[in-house]
Amino acid sequence: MSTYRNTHVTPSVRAANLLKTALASSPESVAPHTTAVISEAHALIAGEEPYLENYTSDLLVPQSHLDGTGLSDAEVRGAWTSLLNATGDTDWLQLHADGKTQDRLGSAMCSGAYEAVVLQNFALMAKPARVLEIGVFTGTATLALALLPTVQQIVALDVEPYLKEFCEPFWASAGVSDKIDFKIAPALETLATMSKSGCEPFDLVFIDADKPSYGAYVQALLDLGLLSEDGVILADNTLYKGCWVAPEMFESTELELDEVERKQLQIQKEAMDGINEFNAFVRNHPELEACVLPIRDGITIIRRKL
Ligand SMILES: C[S@@+](CC[C@H](N)C(=O)[O-])C[C@H]1O[C@@H](n2cnc3c(N)ncnc32)[C@H](O)[C@@H]1O
Repeated sequence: MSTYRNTHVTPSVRAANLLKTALASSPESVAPHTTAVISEAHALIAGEEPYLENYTSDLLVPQSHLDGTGLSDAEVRGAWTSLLNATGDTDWLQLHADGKTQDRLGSAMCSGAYEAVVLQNFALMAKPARVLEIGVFTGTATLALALLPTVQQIVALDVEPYLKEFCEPFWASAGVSDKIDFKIAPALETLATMSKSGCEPFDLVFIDADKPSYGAYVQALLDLGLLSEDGVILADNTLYKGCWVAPEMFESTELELDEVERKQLQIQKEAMDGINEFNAFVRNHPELEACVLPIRDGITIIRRKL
């Protein structure tokens, strides 16, 4: 049983929080009908993600993986649950304070159990042999994709050296280490290095790193010949917290924020702007087709024009 709880903010989580605030603060003078309407809207929006999660299967653990590794289904699921729990239980702020991570990471960065199954289903349709993940964090998506029978290799890119130490024991317990090549450096540098060394192109790419660089990642994949002819790119967080409606706090100069909070808000604002720019970039790209899906914080499927 996983104790991990997703703490991410998606457009629907943000909307649910706003409606909750409206309910809590609605004065006596508001007509009961209006309160009932807000209450129903809140129940709809707040209940959607739990409903989706309830009726989506658990992690897909193919029999072929068990046969190939000699592990039992319970052992693989045990490794998966331990990874999710460790992601949620780790004191990421303390690790940053201790100098173990360069940036402030947090469990909300994890794409989580539901999205892992979504990604597995996309991959079962695309049948990729070579997968690239840009932005790994605790490697849950990496593990989920590595379990699939067509996947021969996942090249996983992140900037944080500590994450290698964190992820690898869980990948080993799940029997997927042999398929994963974890490279630590800024992703654009690694892409250039891989291209120079004659790296084979990838069939499936999952982009989930720093949001302002998404466009540069897609263009680099095309320019460096790292996307196979029928390759599919999945870009995560393309509805970033409802990026089409900037919260007022991002604009306000009156909030009393300490330096760290101010920096975090600035990062979020840059991410929102970056995602808005990225969505326009892909939609207007002469070589690409895009399909934005409202899954969790948004996933865009990108492929070459037919
Ligand atoms: C949202 S998390 C990735 C989540 C992960 N894909 C998952 O499915 O749970 C973003 C990650 O991108 C990494 N990152 C940020 N900037 C990067 C860069 N320039 N190059 C490579 N990784 C980067 C961060 O260290 C962080 O681990």
